[in-house]
Amino acid sequence: MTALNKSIEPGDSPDLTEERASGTFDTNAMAAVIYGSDKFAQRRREISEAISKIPELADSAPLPFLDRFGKVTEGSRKLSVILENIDKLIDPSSYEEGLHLYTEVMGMEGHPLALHEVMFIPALIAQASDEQQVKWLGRARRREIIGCYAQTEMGHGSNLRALETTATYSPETQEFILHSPTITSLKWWPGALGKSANWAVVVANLIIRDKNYGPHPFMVQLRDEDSHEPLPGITVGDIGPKMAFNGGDNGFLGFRNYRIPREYLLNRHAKVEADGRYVKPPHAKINHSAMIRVRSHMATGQGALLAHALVIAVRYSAVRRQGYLEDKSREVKVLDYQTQQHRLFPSIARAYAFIFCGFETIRLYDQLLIDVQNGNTSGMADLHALTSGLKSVVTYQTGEGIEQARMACGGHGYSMASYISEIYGVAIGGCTYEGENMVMLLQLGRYLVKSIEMIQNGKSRELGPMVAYLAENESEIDLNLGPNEYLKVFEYAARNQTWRATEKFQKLRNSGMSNEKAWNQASVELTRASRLHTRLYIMSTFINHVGSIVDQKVKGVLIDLLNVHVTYEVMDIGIYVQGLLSSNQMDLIRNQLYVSLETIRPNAVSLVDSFQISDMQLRSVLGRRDGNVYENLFKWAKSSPLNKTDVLPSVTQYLKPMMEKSKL
Ligand SMILES: CCCCCCCCCCCCCCCCCCC/C=C/C(=O)SCCNC(=O)CCNC(=O)[C@H](O)C(C)(C)COP(=O)(O)OP(=O)(O)OC[C@H]1O[C@@H](n2cnc3c(N)ncnc32)[C@H](O)[C@@H]1OP(=O)(O)O
Ligand SMILES: Cc1cc2nc3c(=O)[nH]c(=O)nc-3n(C[C@H](O)[C@H](O)[C@H](O)COP(=O)(O)OP(=O)(O)OC[C@H]3O[C@@H](n4cnc5c(N)ncnc54)[C@H](O)[C@@H]3O)c2cc1C
Repeated sequence: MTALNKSIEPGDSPDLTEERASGTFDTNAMAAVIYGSDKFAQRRREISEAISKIPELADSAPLPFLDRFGKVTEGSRKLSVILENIDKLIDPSSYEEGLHLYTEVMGMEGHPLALHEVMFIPALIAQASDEQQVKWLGRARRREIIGCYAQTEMGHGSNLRALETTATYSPETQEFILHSPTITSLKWWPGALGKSANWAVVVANLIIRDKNYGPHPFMVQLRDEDSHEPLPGITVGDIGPKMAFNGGDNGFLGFRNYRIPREYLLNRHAKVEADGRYVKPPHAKINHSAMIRVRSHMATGQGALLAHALVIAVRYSAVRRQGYLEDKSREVKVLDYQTQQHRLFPSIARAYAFIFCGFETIRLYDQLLIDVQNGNTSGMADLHALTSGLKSVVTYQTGEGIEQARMACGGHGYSMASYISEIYGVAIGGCTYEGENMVMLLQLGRYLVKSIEMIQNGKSRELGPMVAYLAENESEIDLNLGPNEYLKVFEYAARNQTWRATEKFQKLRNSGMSNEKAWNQASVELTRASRLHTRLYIMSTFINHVGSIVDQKVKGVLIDLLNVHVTYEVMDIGIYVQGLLSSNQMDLIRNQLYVSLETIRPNAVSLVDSFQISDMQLRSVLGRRDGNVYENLFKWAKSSPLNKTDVLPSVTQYLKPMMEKSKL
């Protein structure tokens, strides 16, 4: 059995051994559910095992002790070792295996190929014509070139229509002339742009004979492929340190009348003919597809980040002893406190829920990609609305959950030895990238308002399945509550809030206010509706997924976890269900939540073990699989560069003279 299994190994902390012994299910079977199949869960374990046999793949020092330069260099060093050994480690054609390899070895602090894999290649797949794919996709996949996705500008991110970078077509030379007219038009933020990428998918306004056709994607060479020097007409560099992702080189980019051939407009959907005639795409927003793809993957990605923090906090809470319950002869594991359980267990449920929900959105995206390639764009608006809400809710709740996990680790949670602050920094980046959360909630808000307008216009039958509940009416709930009754409570809350917000908007508009002003004045209420609608979707996919599980022991514990989820979520939205549930009913639900926390307690460590995140990947002293926290915390502190000498130069140079002077 591998070190990742539920198995108990000599030298493990007895506290964690006791926890693993109390688990009621096989963590390998649960991992198969989490990772979609037993085969892939097994492959992950094999890949981790193979990685552990190549010492050069290990971090050369704990990452928190490296400065920015050291982190960027370390990322490139490990990448070169990965690529030397790639055939021994993974099936290079498998995206999932690649993702696991990268996550384990490179960590989450960013590296030169992250955006190449996550956005550059997918943008080429979705937006380059067959001919263009022959030219560039193979080169990108073989990593002969490194790419990034350059859309955001210093002055413009959320509002794509205001981008300033232009790509003006010159029929005489059959070229596009890329230009950055102002400081605010500098591309700003793209990952890997600063120092690593030599090519980019650049989003710029297409101008033909003074007419602006809006943002379009262009394939642009930034650096010489031999010298890696920026090409003439290109200004490029790193934007400096960030809250996290400091192993990555997010960059800036400016163009001075930089020419590219006409064939470099990514033209699977929109084209410019030699004489300057514009051929429209089948859907106005088809150029947004790279963003939709990342948003579709964010629920699983964020679920995984939340899982990292919970593995650390739950394992640590099982070895950390502080204070007493009934037995005064030995301090109690902090995991036995109800407050600790209330802080952590609902987040475990959310991590599982996000991962399961993510499976569904990835499936919907993959289907949409096929449909669009076949000329059917009818599903785009639905998926745009769904993923806009989902990325916003999961990133926010993941951030909340990770921060609670940090606090649950007390003082040691604040140390970088826990690694939780790094996970937090990475996760909350997601609240901003791929569309700032409020902006995206309002995108879903538009969709919900339109759905209500359809009901008002007698077109309820035309509503899609995800919004059909808006036309229903629920006024009573049976309090023999099972998950499906909780779903009805959530439907009530989302429906009520969506109607209220829409009616507020309509009332303001009907009072003579402009559409924009009325929208703005209703926008907080609209974002509330979007969140409730999205949380309803997450809950319903969680319930459906658990319903489909075959292994009865695994299913049993997931039903317990689902009970934590539904009771916690309903308590959390209490204010929206006051018209439906009496205070007695709310008390009943609250008590059910406390009971489900106790029910899940014996399985808490096994539930986080099931994520099968290796020690290498976790990079946390507090979250070690063996639970031997204290001796390793001391070792970690001793490895601090500050402890290389007993007397620091800063002491000799400044503090000693100060103390000497004070003695006189
Ligand atoms: C060996 C193998 C190895 C493989 C392994 C690989 C492993 C690699 C591992 C690495 C892991 C590391 C992970 C690192 C992750 C970090 C990634 C971060 C990357 C970040 C990238 C970015 O942030 S890119 C930039 C993103 N920017 C945005 O998101 C901008 C947000 N704004 C918008 O999207 C838009 O402006 C808008 C949606 C807010 C509005 O649209 P628009 O500007 O067009 O406005 P309009 O008013 O004109 O249109 C509104 C109208 O259009 C509808 N609409 C909008 N978008 C869509 C759409 N996509 N589909 C359908 N419809 C759309 C909208 O609803 C409106 O409709 P109405 O009918 O009018 O209501
Ligand atoms: C870690 C990270 C990685 C990134 N990677 C990339 C990348 O690879 N490529 C790339 O192109 N970009 C990238 N970005 C940029 C990112 O996509 C943008 O920062 C993001 O889209 C938000 O845009 P903004 O910065 O302009 O925020 P702003 O729009 O300026 O947001 C500021 C505030 O204004 C509010 N606001 C804005 N518009 C509205 C509105 N219409 N209604 C109500 N409120 C509004 C927002 O809610 C927010 O509170 C990255 C960003 C980060 C943090």
